[in-house]
Amino acid sequence: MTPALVLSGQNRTDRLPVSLPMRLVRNPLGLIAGSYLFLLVLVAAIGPLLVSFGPSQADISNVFGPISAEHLLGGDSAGRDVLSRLVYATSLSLLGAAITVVVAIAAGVPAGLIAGYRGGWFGELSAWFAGVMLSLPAIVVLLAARSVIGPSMWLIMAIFGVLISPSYYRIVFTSVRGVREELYIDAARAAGLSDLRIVGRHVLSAVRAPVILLTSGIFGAAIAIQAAVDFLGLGDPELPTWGSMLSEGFYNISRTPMLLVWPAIAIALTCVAFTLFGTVLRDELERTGPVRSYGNQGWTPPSGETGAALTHARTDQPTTAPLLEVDNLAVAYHSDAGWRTVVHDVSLKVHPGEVHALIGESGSGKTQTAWSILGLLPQGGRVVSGSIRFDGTELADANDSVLTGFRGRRIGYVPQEPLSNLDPSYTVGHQLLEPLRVVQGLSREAARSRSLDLLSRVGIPAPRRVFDSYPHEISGGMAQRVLIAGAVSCEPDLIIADEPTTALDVTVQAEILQLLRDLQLEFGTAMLLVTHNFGVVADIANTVSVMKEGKIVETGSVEQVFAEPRHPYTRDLFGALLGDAPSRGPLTPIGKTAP
Ligand SMILES: Nc1ncnc2c1ncn2[C@@H]1O[C@H](COP(=O)(O)OP(=O)(O)OP(=O)(O)O)[C@@H](O)[C@H]1O
Repeated sequence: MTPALVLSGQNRTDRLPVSLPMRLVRNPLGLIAGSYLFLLVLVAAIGPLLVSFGPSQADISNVFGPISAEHLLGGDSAGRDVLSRLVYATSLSLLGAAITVVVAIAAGVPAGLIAGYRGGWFGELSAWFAGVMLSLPAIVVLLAARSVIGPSMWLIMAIFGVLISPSYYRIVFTSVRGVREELYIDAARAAGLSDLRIVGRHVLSAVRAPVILLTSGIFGAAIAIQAAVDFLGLGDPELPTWGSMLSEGFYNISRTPMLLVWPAIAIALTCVAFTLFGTVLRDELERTGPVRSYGNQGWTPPSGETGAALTHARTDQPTTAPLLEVDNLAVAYHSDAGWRTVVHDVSLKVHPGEVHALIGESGSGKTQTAWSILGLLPQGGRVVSGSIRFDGTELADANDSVLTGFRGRRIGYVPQEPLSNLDPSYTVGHQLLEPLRVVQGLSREAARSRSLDLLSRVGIPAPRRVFDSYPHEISGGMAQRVLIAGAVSCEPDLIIADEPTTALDVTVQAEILQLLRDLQLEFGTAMLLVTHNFGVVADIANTVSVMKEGKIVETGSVEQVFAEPRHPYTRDLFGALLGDAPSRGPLTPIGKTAP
């Protein structure tokens, strides 16, 4: 069988992840906006050294002077060179906007981090303060400040920074709140990392993107506010800024309209460039890359154990065509250190109505195999070789819209961690309704009644109460039943269940297995079941494939593999199960004698 991807992958234009500056340059908007801003900063930095006239150097013969070789943009009402003033104004306007941004970040970001991470009295006080600040009309406060402190552009811009800092506070607060409850933050705490380190390492990355986007908008807003203050004649008359040039142009619009055009173009282009660049930068920083990319440049099959899996000759071979057929699948992750292959040479078939179990120790590649079929490999993961055919359609090199046509429609998924797979912000009912309405196009009422039926079908005793509950109000076993209800809601042909009972206690495990078995029989659904538990395999599966270090080493019917395990690794796995040794008896309570 030709591995579809090895052939098609060579012709793909997908590239490996490249550095951030390169990604920005490759993005046309990033390139245009970035080049403009680079030029602007260059003009601001070295422009004043290059122009021939000072910003206030008046020449009576150049009053409203025309464009000439000496004065490339002509002269203004006082005979000053417009180009020179524009260049000096670029430095001052950018510096003024930078002051606003620095002050706003310095005040808003740390406050948002502390309030979001720690909460407590600081959180309440700062939230109140931010609310008050946001309710103040910035321009009115600036005008009042101007009358008290005088025409200092720097102070006005710093005050504007303070006024706008609650925007940073709010956005950082919300982002930090979002990650604060994540398990990896708890794990970092449990590992003894200091709060400062956790914030620096884990939390800052979550606030990076919104802060960048906001900064680009605030830079533009600061330039506009500064221009407005100067335009109203309230700025420092000594300093040439785009706003003061705009004001002068406006007063002389009938005489020399171009005096208005130059600063207006500079302000407009700069605001647009900052916003565009911020958006592109945010997108590139957050870009997870195509979830599923087919590029395999530089990947080579791993050396080491090769050869086909030990396959038991089946006497009960299904006669129907396989629903799912995976051939020579290889999955690898790319990082700066190169490729790391986590699944290789995996071939398996799942027939309609069959339960095929993938078993192996932790890290053997079971989940990666399952996620490849769903097209849900995490960032950096790629199907680098092989083919995945579902009911005749090749999924290995399918684009996301093809995969979306199968996921949640013909292929259901039951994940490992039930509670982490339900969105805490929505009720269980909402999360069940949404796919039924969007995927199956049911009306709200029909979807509601079907959801309640499903909840009852998966053994939830009070479906209405669970329907209206939030995930934190239900137990893990209940949440797993909800997810199973969601997976079967579209009556899929195949369910991929990734260790569906691992996170549950033993009694609930048995109930969930029974439920899966019943549903599988009722709907005739095929199932690819990922597990590391032979008890689960014996309980529910028809076929089992044993995985070791990313490869299937043995495959056959459950009866065959249990009766006659051939691969030493399979025998080791069986050997690791509890044997027939007598039980140790009850534990002795501390300080008491065992009965
Ligand atoms: N995002 C990732 N980046 C790099 N390597 C990864 C990533 N996710 C998983 N791996 C690697 O892929 C290998 C297979 O992982 P996989 O999750 O498939 O194991 P598993 O057999 O399902 O184990 P478990 O039972 O613990 O879930 C592991 O060695 C793991 O380190």
